[in-house]
Amino acid sequence: MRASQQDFENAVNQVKLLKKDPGNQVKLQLYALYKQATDGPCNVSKPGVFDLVNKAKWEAWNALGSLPKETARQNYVDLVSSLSPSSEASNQGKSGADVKVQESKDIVVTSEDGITKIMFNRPPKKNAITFQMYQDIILALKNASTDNSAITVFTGAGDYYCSGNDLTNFTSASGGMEKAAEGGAVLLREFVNSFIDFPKPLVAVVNGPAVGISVTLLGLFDAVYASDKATFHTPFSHLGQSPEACSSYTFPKIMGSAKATEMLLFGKKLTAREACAQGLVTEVFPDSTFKKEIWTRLKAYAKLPPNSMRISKQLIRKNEKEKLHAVNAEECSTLKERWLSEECINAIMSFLSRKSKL
Ligand SMILES: CCCCCC/C=C/C(=O)SCCNC(=O)CCNC(=O)[C@H](O)C(C)(C)COP(=O)(O)OP(=O)(O)OC[C@H]1O[C@@H](n2cnc3c(N)ncnc32)[C@H](O)[C@@H]1OP(=O)(O)O
Repeated sequence: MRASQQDFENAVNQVKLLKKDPGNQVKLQLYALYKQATDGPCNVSKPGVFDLVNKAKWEAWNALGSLPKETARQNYVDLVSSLSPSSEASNQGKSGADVKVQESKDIVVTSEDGITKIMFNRPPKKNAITFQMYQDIILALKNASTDNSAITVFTGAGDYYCSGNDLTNFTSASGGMEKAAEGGAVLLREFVNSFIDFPKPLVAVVNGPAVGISVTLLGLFDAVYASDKATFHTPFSHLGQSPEACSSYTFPKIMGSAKATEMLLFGKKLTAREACAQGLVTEVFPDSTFKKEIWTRLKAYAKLPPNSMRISKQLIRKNEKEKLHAVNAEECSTLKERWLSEECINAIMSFLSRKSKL
């Protein structure tokens, strides 16, 4: 049932009665959802770099993009209800109950046992990523980088991990393909940057098939665990596109250029075991025990000293950062051109008219 205006007003009052400070990230999220629910999308100018508090508030609000007012109202009510004393008590009573910290329409973020979980949650569309979901993930990573969790995990709801970029992103955007390609390239660059710069251990729990950008991003993760039902597919040439998420650099480094070519140019789909043999996947588990085994293991990892893990990650990654940012910038400007090419437009139209599937 959708939250009514009265539910929303009750939630606004409930926030004032909270006994425990929910922390800055949650307060920012509450602010952003409140503004979106009452004023709609952010259209005020961005505060200056030195106005730190207002800049953070503006960024949280702006990250909600065109989220409808009703959805923002619902998310606000849900967030407040997850913070209220009664739900605090019930969460503490139930071992393993996730505490919801951000819920956008198709991305669910929960935090429990030292783990922040970011879940693609659009099973009817195989978790294809919309423009709004890119923005929600940027915000979720920003929040997760400073929350009190030790590690951050991505996974998918339903049978797919993720079917990659939503192929209607460009065709349904208002203002035409050119404007959408321009905006898409800016958004993609910021999205990938938030993975490159993420300071804590980043883990993928790949529960099923992964396609496109959900595969290429894995080169920026610190560990990738897969069910034996997962597959890894990057059909960029079939789509008239080119690689993104720094995979033109990370994949040859991880698996050698010959194997990277098979994936990124020829669109060879790998099984989980093949991806593990190529070094893209850390470990493969039988699907029947996958979830149980992996969450037990991750909960144990999340108890390790968080600062030590962060510092070790920084040592491993810091020499590559500048290079990765440069690769990301180049891939995005190449893709912007590709999206306007006849090859790409034909491939997308062909998928949408049901003439082709991967
Ligand atoms: C800021 C922009 C950044 C862009 C970055 C660049 C990123 C590039 C990529 O990610 S390229 C990869 C793009 N993905 C695809 O090409 C996958 C397309 N989908 C498929 O080929 C198939 O749907 C499938 C193999 C994933 C699953 O097949 P099947 O099991 O037979 O299911 P359906 O095809 O019936 O799918 C169910 C439902 O989901 C819709 N859907 C699936 N994937 C996408 C998608 N990527 N975009 C949009 N919609 C998708 C599909 O249309 C069906 O919808 P319907 O039930 O018909 O309404």
